[in-house]
Amino acid sequence: MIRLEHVSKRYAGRSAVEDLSFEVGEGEVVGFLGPNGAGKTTTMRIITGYMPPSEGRVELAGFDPVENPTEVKSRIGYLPENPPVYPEMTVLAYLRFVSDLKRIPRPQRTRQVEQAMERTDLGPARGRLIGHLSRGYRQRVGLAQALLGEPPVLILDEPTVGLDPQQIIEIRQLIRELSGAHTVLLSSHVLPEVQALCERVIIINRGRLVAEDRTENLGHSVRSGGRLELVVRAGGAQVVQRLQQLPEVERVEAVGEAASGETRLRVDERPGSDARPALFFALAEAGWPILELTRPSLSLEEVFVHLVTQETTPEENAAGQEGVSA
Ligand SMILES: Nc1ncnc2c1ncn2[C@@H]1O[C@H](COP(=O)(O)OP(=O)(O)OP(=O)(O)O)[C@@H](O)[C@H]1O
Repeated sequence: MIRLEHVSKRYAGRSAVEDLSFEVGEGEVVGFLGPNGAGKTTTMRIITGYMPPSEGRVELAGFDPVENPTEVKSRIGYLPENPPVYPEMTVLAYLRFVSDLKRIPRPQRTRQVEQAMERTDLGPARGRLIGHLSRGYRQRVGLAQALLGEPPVLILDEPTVGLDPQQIIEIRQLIRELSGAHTVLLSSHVLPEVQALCERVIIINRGRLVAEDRTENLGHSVRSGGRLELVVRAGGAQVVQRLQQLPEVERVEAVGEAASGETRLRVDERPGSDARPALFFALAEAGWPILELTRPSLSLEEVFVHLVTQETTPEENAAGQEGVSA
């Protein structure tokens, strides 16, 4: 549904997006993640046809936003980071105004405006001035205008930024409800939001793609040497000493007592090796049964920090991390 091929964007010679390629399939809900200034808004503006790329090609439902802006705009509902507000307009007047801009035929206009208000729970606020609405309600208005024209694709730029916790829950619920019928690309630097809403995640940093995977797989894919957690029926000191001698093992740490006489261990493997067979044989030989053996995956937040810190200098990194919220 959305395809980017080697897209780059430069502002006055400075690169904001660099050789970015990815695809979003029909019906997918994809999180677009990156620290502040990574290039998320720029990429979304290029996809929606609000600005052309400096290089590369975008396709949306088979149309190029530069060559066929009208075809593309009619298929996209865009919630910009700062939706334009018309404080002096009522909700209803504003949505009618947007329907005109989107050239929705008159006979469908009333139905579509009513439906957009219903889906975003704006009915009771229809006659209120936008300037008098809370930020959460204004965000609903932004979503409602994105839904007008019944576009198959929704591009949502930081949809919950600046909202209070209750409003965040409501907007997320709304996005969840909308996601069934739409292809959604949602940018965020709020990791739990992406985890809660998106089946796949694309992570960019400094305008470049740094990771792309199903949300639940990202934790497995980034660690070079793996980590294992074990519970062994043995005393901590002896077992640590024995396992530390294995060539596949980089580091062993006793992290607690699971029960009396049982030790919980964290084992870091040497990069590129799988220490599980060696652990099994060494512990069996010593007569220490393994009661549990797991390979915990990293949280999305750990993955994000790992990827972003790998790519940036310490000073840039300190600045970039301000954008990460748990
Ligand atoms: N109109 C512009 N003119 C010049 N530079 C710009 C312009 N818009 C964005 N940039 C720069 O391009 C880079 C990417 O910005 P962009 O807004 O796309 O990032 P972002 O990931 O959306 O960040 P944020 O989460 O802070 O919105 C940044 O370095 C930014 O300063």
